[in-house]
Amino acid sequence: MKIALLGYGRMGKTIEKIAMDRGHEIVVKITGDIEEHDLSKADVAIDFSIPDAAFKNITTCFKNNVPVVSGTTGWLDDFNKATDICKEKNSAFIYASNFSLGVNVFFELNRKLAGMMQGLEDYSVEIEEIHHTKKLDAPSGTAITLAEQILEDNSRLNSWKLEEAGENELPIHAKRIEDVPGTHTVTYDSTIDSIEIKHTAKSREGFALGAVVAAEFLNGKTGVFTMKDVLAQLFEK
Ligand SMILES: NC(=O)C1=CN([C@@H]2O[C@H](COP(=O)(O)OP(=O)(O)OC[C@H]3O[C@@H](n4cnc5c(N)ncnc54)[C@H](O)[C@@H]3O)[C@@H](O)[C@H]2O)C=CC1
Ligand SMILES: O=C(O)C1=N[C@H](C(=O)O)C[C@H](O)C1
Repeated sequence: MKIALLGYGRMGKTIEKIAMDRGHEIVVKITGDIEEHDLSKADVAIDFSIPDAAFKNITTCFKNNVPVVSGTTGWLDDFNKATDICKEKNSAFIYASNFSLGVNVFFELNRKLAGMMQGLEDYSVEIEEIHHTKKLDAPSGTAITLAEQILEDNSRLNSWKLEEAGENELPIHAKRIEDVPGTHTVTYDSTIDSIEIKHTAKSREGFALGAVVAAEFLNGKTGVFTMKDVLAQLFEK
């Protein structure tokens, strides 16, 4: 496939390497205004840019008939507007707060655990995320997804509000340490014991591989998809 990279920083460069290893070609690299670039040669765009640019980057691609894989975090207030434009233009889109296949297994574990903890009133739950000091957004997109899953699946917590102080909060602790690629921990704690699930990324390669696999999945499709759709197709094989 011919790929446009929207953002050519830590992730863009890692994606370039993995995409080329899998036989793809990078035809455009964008680090500024997307309107100054010719997207006509691209079969798909992979967006790992910055929160302020993501919506314009993604929707410009849809308007140019280029499907988009987006991993940029911190822009989701405009997510529904983006999916509306995708549908209107008959294009294809997949967004994930985390493209790592391991994290997507971790998401399933988190859902399952949240369901099992339902009704166990003695436990409080909290999330910790640790990332490198260059990260622009906090809490991480992955931590927000984990919290949303817990709130969705656990009626005891349904009245709890994300990031809101008070007795019923679901705290997300965001830590920034040197070069950490991304570590997420969900902890349920009581006076008797604690239960913890944790995912530790050892590099950015897992995120990049998942994004390239998602781009391969989008080829020839129209519609709005998630990593669940990608994994379902992978496991079918
Ligand atoms: N969903 C996932 O699996 C993952 C998501 N991320 C997210 O990806 C994003 C990028 O992360 P990094 O590569 O670490 O950041 P980075 O800061 O290394 O790279 C961002 C790039 O965007 C470029 N940029 C600035 N303005 C732009 C514009 N208007 N259009 C296109 N590009 C522009 C910058 O020049 C830079 O090359 C962040 O939002 C991060 O949270 C990061 C890792 C995994
Ligand atoms: O900015 C990063 O680096 C990462 N961002 C994503 C997030 O916000 O969850 C995913 C990953 O943890 C790395």
